[in-house]
Amino acid sequence: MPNNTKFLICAAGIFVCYFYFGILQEKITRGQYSYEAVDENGVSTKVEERYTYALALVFVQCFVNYFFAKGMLYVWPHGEDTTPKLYCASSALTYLLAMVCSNMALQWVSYPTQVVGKAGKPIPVMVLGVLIGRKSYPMKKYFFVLMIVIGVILFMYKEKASTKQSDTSFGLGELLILLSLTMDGLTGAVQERIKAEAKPTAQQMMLGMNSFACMFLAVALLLSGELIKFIEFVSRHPIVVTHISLLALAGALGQLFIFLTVTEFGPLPCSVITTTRKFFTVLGSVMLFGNVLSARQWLGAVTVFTGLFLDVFFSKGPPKKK
Ligand SMILES: Nc1ncnc2c1ncn2[C@@H]1O[C@H](COP(=O)(O)OP(=O)(O)O)[C@@H](O)[C@H]1O
Repeated sequence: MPNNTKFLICAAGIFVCYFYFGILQEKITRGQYSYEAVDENGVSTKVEERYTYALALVFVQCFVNYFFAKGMLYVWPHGEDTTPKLYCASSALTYLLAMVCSNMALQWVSYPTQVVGKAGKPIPVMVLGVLIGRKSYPMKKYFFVLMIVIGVILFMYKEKASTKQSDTSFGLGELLILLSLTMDGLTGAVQERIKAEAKPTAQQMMLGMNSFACMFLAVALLLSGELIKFIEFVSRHPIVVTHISLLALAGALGQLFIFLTVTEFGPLPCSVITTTRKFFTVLGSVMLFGNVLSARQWLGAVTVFTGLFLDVFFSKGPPKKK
């Protein structure tokens, strides 16, 4: 299959799966769940609560991802995976910390704020890919990627109508987003090395990373006591099981496309796809609902398209001699 076709299929797969994934993620983590609590005197009161179990949510995702990859390798066996275990373990740790931090951030910041923050992902992936992942890029590539990121953020950033003190200050939520971005960068860097040194297939990389991630998370769930609280929450609100199962399924299929992109094209193109996906989702909804773009959003959209165009056509450096 030609490379361009492969790239477009991967991008389309990521777009579709994570579109659905995003809707469910917002529903689970930002929704209010209410139930009737009965005290010792038999008086019942309505209690509202939020879902706050980031470790458990990520564990379910990694668990389903693991079995998804395992199933595919069972049906279509691949050759031996020679990825050093240390690489698998370290990328699994940073990958799950990235997810846990960005899910935890949602307890303090709104979903759009988190999405805008995480739109910066290609930058740490690129910088740490060079510093740790032994990649190198022509100078103009940095510029094009920066253009895309700035454009996406310009486009999606929303000024608040009423700015409360807590909304403008830099708090725990923002810190968690920064931490998550750093972890994303480290994950990409280790994946660069894995790609260069062991060349596993997408399914093998998916299996390797998720198996370690499951082990780490199982320990964390038990030690933190979150497992019990999560089970109690789920028994109060069984609807969460449906949402989490659908989220995990959409995530697993989406992750297959992610790993196909990472193993075939690298973590940086992958993060550019996932970031522009967020932009296209918002652009799509603006067009669908006939909303008017502000001047800043126009500027953002033009910047994204220019950055993407330049990146696609001009970022190849001079061909490297082996
Ligand atoms: N390089 C990668 N390696 C493994 N999984 C990844 C990678 N990039 C993204 N993912 C998976 O795809 C999910 C969605 O990624 P993305 O769309 O960038 O959103 P987020 O802002 O939550 O990171 C992540 O939570 C992670 O599970």
